[in-house]
Amino acid sequence: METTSVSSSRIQKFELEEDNELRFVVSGREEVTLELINGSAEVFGSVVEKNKKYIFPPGARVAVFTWKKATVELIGTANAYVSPETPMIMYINLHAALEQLRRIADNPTEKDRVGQGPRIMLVGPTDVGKSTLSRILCNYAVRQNRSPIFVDLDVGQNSISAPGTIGAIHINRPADVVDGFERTKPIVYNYGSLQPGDNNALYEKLLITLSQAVSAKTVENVETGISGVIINTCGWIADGGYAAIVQAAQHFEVDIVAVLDQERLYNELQKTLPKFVKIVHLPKSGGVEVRSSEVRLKSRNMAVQRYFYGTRGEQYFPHQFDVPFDEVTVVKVGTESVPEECLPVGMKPEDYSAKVVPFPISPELRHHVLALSPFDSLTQEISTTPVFGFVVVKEVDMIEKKMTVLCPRNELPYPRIFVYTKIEFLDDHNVPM
Ligand SMILES: Nc1ncnc2c1ncn2[C@@H]1O[C@H](COP(=O)(O)OP(=O)(O)OP(=O)(O)O)[C@@H](O)[C@H]1O
Repeated sequence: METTSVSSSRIQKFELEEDNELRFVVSGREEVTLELINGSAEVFGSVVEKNKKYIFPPGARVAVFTWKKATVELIGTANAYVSPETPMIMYINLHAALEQLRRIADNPTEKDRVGQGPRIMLVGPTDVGKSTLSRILCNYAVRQNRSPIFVDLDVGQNSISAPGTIGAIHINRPADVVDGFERTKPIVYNYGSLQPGDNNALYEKLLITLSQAVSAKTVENVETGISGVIINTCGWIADGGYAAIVQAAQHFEVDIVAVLDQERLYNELQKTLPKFVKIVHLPKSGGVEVRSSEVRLKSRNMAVQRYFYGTRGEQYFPHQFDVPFDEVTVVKVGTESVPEECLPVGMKPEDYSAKVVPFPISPELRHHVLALSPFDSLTQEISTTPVFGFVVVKEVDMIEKKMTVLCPRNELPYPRIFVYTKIEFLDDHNVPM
C-alpha cells in the first residue's frame, strides 16, 4: 500500500486529495482530537463537520475519507498516514446497488419485491473490515433517508451489545463519528460465549429466533421493510463456521452476500447458496487492523466497559447492589448430553444444547458477566428470549451468602433470574452502593 506520509507528532496537518484516506491510530495514552479544517470528509460513512473537534480515545483506529478534497488536523499522539488507495468506490457501488433494490421494493408496479428491500450479509475471515463496511452501508442508507435494520451475529466482537450476544437495532440516524451508532432499544439474545462453535445448536436456535424478530420488524413498518437488513457476521469461516454462514443466509433469507477478501470463500458460497442469492467479492481495505488475541481481548473489555460506563460523549453511572443468594436464581443454558451408550436401549438422546439448568452460586462467578432474564422462574424459554441487560459479579460472599453486582441502572430489576456467561470483566472502578 502506497502512503504519502507517516507521522506521530502532537499537531499534524494533512492535505487529502480526491479519494484519499487519512488513517490513524491513537497510539499514546491520551486522546487525539480530529478537526476538518477545509473541504469535506467522512469517517466510516458519517459526515465530519467542519471546524468541529472530535475526540478519539486511546486505541481508536480511524479512517477519514474524502470524495473531493480535505484539510484535516490531528492533535495528540497518533500514528497517521494518508493512503490514495481505498476500496471506497466499490463500497459505494454496492450501496448504489442496494439503493436500486430499495427503489424497486418501493415501486408498486414491480410485483416480485414489493415492500421488502435488500437483505445483505457481510462475510469473511477476521479482520477484513466486515463491521466497518456494515457501518458504512448503514450510514449511506440513512443519509438517503432509509431506516434499515442492522444485525450483528458476531459473538466475539459484537457492536450492538456485550460480547457473547447477537442482536439487532433499527438505524434511523447516522453513526456518531466517534461513538458509532446509538444503541437504543436493541433486541439482544444472550449466547454466553465468544465462539459460535462452543454450542452450534444453540447458536443456530438464536439465529432463527433473531431472524423471526427481524422479519416481524420489516413487516410491521413499511419504511423498514423497504430499507432492508444489513447483517454482520463473525470471522469464523472454516468447518462449522462455514455451516453457520450458510445457516444465517437461509434463516435471514438474504439475497446478497458480500464476501470480503477471501476468494475461496466466495467460490464455495457460489456452489452452496441458491442461485437467487447474489454473491459479490470485495477487497478489504489496507487500513484494516489485524488484531492479536491481546488486542481482541482489550476491545472486548472496552465493549463491556462501554456497556456499563458509556463513552466520553455519553457517560453512564452504574450502581452496585448486594444480592442475597435467596433473592436470585442463576441458570446456565446448555449442558452436556448423556452419551447414547449410557441410555436405555432404543432411547434417543435429548437435545441439551438449549436446556436451562440451575447454576450453583460460588466464587467461580466472580468477574463474570450475567444476563438478566425477563422470566420469574426457571423455564426453558429463557434460552431463546431476548434479555433485559447485563450485570457483572464483583464479589461472592459465601459466609454472608450474598453477591455484589454492578448494574447499569440505579435499580436492580426483578425478577432476578441471572443467566451465566463465560464472558469476564475485571471492573476496577469504585462505584456507589
Ligand atoms: N480503512 C481503515 N483504516 C483504518 N482502520 C480501519 C479501516 N477500516 C477498518 N479499520 C479498523 O480495523 C479494525 C478491524 O475492522 P473491523 O472490525 O471492521 O473488521 P472485522 O472483519 O469486522 O473483524 P472481526 O471479524 O474480527 O470482528 C477496526 O478497529 C476498524 O476501526
